[in-house]
Amino acid sequence: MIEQELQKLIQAAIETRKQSYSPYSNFAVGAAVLSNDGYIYGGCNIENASYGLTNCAERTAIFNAVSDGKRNISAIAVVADTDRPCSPCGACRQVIGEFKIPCIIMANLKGEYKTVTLEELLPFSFSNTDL
Ligand SMILES: O=c1ccn([C@H]2C[C@H](O)[C@@H](CO)O2)c(=O)[nH]1
Ligand SMILES: [Zn+2]
Repeated sequence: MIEQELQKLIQAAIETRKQSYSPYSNFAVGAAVLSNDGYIYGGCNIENASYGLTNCAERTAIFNAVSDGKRNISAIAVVADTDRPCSPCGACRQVIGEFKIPCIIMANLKGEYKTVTLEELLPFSFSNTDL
């Protein structure tokens, strides 16, 4: 992925982070996915008084893309105000795996980022090919 494209995706995640609904944790997260035909879909974390119903930013972004008919996703970026680049939780990793998103960009507001492959993010994954 070229640097310019990667920075654009991180910027989209930073923008969508502003929509975060996180009154319980006060931890705002933004994500953005790039579809193979060049569209960007954002997502933020959306919390609930029943804490377990919270939807992470990564899953919101992926579900936004899939709801618009875009299942073929080339990359996902996730951003939070963290010391090290923000890393997707286990539930989100499984959803990232479902759609075989090959490139995962973890970033923070300091401008630091780290890119990993799906294989690095979710080794020994449970896959629908095992069903
Ligand atoms: O990668 C992450 C990690 C956490 N969260 C959300 C879930 C919850 O709303 C808050 C604190 O865990 O951050 C995300 O959206 N993505
Ligand atoms: Zn998550």
